[in-house]
Amino acid sequence: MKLTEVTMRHMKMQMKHPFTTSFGTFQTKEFILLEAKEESGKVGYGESVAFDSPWYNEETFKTNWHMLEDFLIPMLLGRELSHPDEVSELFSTIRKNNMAKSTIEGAVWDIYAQLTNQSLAKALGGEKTEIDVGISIGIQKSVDDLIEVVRTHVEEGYKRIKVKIKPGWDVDIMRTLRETFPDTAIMADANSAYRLEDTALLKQLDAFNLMMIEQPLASDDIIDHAKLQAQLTTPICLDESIHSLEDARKAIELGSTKIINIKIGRVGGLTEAKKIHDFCMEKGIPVWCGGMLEAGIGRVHNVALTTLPNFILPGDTAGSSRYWEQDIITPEVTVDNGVIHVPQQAGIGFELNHEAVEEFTVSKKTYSL
Ligand SMILES: O=C(O)CCC(=O)c1ccccc1C(=O)O
Ligand SMILES: [Mg+2]
Repeated sequence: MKLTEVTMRHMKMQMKHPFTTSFGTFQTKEFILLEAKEESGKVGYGESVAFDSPWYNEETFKTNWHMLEDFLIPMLLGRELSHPDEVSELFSTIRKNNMAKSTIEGAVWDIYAQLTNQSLAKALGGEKTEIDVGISIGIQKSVDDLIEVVRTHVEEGYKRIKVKIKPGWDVDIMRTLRETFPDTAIMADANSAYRLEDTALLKQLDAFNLMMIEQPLASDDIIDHAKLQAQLTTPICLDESIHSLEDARKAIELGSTKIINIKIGRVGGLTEAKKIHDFCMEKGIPVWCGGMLEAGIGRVHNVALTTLPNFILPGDTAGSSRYWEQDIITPEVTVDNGVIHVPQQAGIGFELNHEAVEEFTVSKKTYSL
């Protein structure tokens, strides 16, 4: 396998509804869509999940563009690869910038699946043919709005409802949700909005039988999370704090997390995501696939990864229409009563919608040998 040409597109898409977290609101999604050509003529795609502002982590689509253009694409163009696992090994000489690395690594996995004539899910070792899906709901203007949005998605069949919390939008709304939806699987995601001093407040959430609380404390912490977990009955799930298998090992060893949210971009690609999955399975730690408000390519990579056996809990892999009027793939990803049926064709099993891609392209650049 040898890449001969790579094209990066700066994409810009409007979300159907604004999405608000404890750190800010998303309305427009700017990202990189990467197309890699292999010497046989096969084409693979990757999507950068970095946002336009460094709120979730330090990367942005522009830092990703720089890393890809000046370092990562030159490292891969013309280089003979026998397996996609070699990509992360090559990139290990470059620190962090995981979302940039993951963008092109995903395209190499796509090409590898096509060349070996198997679905991306199969190539990763996944066997599920359908996956359970949850949905992540942003902070709303009022409690009534929140209840209506949650009701709509419960009725659509989503298998678990995650709601964003922040100081002032936490214990009361979770209590109301639990009272209104007594039998629904509910969890909260704080995106690092609290500190250890908030333990007494966070302990109040134990009364609501939540599946888990995601990333309550600092994005770079695993020590205080262990102290907090020792005082909570609700399991903590780490998101922002986990960038690698090593991070996962340390957090599990310390007792900082009982569940892990795996995001392909945050951990530097599918190879590392799979390693974390395998390690967690060995340790009896369930995982689920997080989301970054992806367009179609990122979304179908998430779906493929979720077919691995230890993705026991429903992920944030809602259908295309939850985010976009028009996605960039065809068919779009659809959720059928809380389930996505995983395509079995070679590669990602979806085509790019070239018309939509052109419509949302701000600029593009091609790099060749
Ligand atoms: O629906 C999705 O793609 C996941 C939405 C979500 O929760 C999220 C969205 C943007 C940034 C961070 C997060 C998160 O999981 O913390
Ligand atoms: Mg999260």
